[in-house]
Amino acid sequence: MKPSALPAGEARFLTVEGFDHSRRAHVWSLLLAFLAAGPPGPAPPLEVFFPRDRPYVYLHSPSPALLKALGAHLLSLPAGTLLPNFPLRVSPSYPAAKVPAPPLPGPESTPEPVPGLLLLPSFLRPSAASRLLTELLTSPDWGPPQRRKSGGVLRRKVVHYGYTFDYETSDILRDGERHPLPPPVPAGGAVGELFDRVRSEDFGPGAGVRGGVNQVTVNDYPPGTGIGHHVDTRDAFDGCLVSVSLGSGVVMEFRKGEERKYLWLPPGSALVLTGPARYEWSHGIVSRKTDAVGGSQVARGRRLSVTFRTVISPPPEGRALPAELEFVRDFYDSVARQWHHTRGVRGVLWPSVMGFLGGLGEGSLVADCGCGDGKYLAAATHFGHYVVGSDVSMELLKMTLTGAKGPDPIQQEYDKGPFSKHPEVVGGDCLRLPLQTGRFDGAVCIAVLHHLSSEERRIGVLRELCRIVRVGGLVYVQAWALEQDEGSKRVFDSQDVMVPFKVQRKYLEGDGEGGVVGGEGGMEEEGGGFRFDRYCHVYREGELQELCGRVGGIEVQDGGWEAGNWWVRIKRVN
Ligand SMILES: O=C(O)CCC(=O)C(=O)O
Ligand SMILES: [Fe+2]
Repeated sequence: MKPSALPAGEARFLTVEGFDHSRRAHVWSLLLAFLAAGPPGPAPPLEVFFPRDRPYVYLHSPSPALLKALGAHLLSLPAGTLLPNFPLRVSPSYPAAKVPAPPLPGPESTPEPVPGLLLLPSFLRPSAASRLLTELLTSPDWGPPQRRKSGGVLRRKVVHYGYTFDYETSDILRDGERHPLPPPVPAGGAVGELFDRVRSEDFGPGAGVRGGVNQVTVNDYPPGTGIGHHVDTRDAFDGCLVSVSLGSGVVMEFRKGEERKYLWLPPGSALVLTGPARYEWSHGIVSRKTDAVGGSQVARGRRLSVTFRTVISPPPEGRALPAELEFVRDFYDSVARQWHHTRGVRGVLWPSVMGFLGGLGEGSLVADCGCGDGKYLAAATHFGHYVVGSDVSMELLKMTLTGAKGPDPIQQEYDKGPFSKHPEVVGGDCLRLPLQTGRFDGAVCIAVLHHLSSEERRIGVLRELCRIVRVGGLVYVQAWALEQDEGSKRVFDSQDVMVPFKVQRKYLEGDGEGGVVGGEGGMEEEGGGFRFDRYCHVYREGELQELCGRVGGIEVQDGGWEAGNWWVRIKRVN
């Protein structure tokens, strides 16, 4: 993952990662030593900017030569120069390149079309297109300008029907109580007729009949404006998008890695994106005054597009069942302090988890979903990874901030460093992880899946874990086994069980900081302390593999039994 050399080009900024903010002084001394070793005479200016509490630094200089030499020098330093096991990573930022004029496309499609893209050039007759355009331009539904994620407002105007798409969060607003519902998709009129037609038209293999379409977005682009490159939000919309062009035509650009394709969308055309064109290629419209079409430059006029999409309904299992709320969430919130004392502080790390983490390439981005008190955060950083923990119990997450102070040498090393004071942790439910799709190299989910109270929810968690890793990324899942060995203090006589946990009074009341936190789910006073019950579904042999078989797009690579738990290693294959 670590580049051995900077890519060619004149960088304006370098971002350097691979240390933590307690080592700023060391970073300064590295930079000063580098400047002192340079040629005699005044060195070109170098600006150094440490964002607050972040483990990276931005370096800026008007001299590209200085940045290039500095970048090469930093890259040549051995791993561990600033932080044990950590290589320094250097990423250059280049000045925005001038947008090259797109090659002249044919009017209908590129010579090598994007797979999964279908263009129907004369989807609407000119008379139908102009009736639709007039209806939209005079519609009372245009709302105020939309705010975008990066700040500011969109230059194009937008109307949504059916569901509102929120450009700040790149998601659909589903909650009619907090957000005013958008107008329903019009029945009748030119928009309604088009909606009915899109819902009944067969768009061919991969797209089929779009009967489930339930959301319409109308974009009004002033001449010369475009839309930034994007893939329509995967978690909000299904696998087929249909966009009808009105008014002016435009060249749309498609990108996949370094590849570029350009497509002229004539007025009255319908563009259908499925499969790779929908998911693997991004699409966008460059802001420019003219487009190259059929050998000449055509001035861009005002263009409207009407996009039809299907909002994926939130999974029915998205809401926690009462048993899980009381006997899992409240349980962990209530017992967090003693849990930490008997788990994180003891610092017992399972060999199969360590094997998984050690097998990921150094510098991997790893998610620990259901990280609890953060027992494995130290292990992940020990292997040179970047790790983000998430858990539904905020009380357990708070324990990650106190440091585990366990006897495990890896944990102790970690506790000395400032990462333990600033772990990257986030509150979140493992059925809707607040983590980006396809972003992680690996994910672990340890002792979580046995707390989900229905098969749909268990499969939902597996899907979420596979969603956040990239194609080729690996997921490790471990959960309690029905089959316990002879010496185990647990004997399960059924798969759905309540497992008691004893909490001493001092952890609940003790020093004034304690107190019962969160709920008091399932608490009973017992023998000078309290007994809390937690709900568990313990897995029989092969059950994890069966659930994985229903996820799709993944491959179970390995699995086994370890100390009363079943585990599987999964690879995301598409
Ligand atoms: O204007 C278009 O044809 C495409 C609009 C689009 O990509 C979108 O709204 O996601
Ligand atoms: Fe789009």
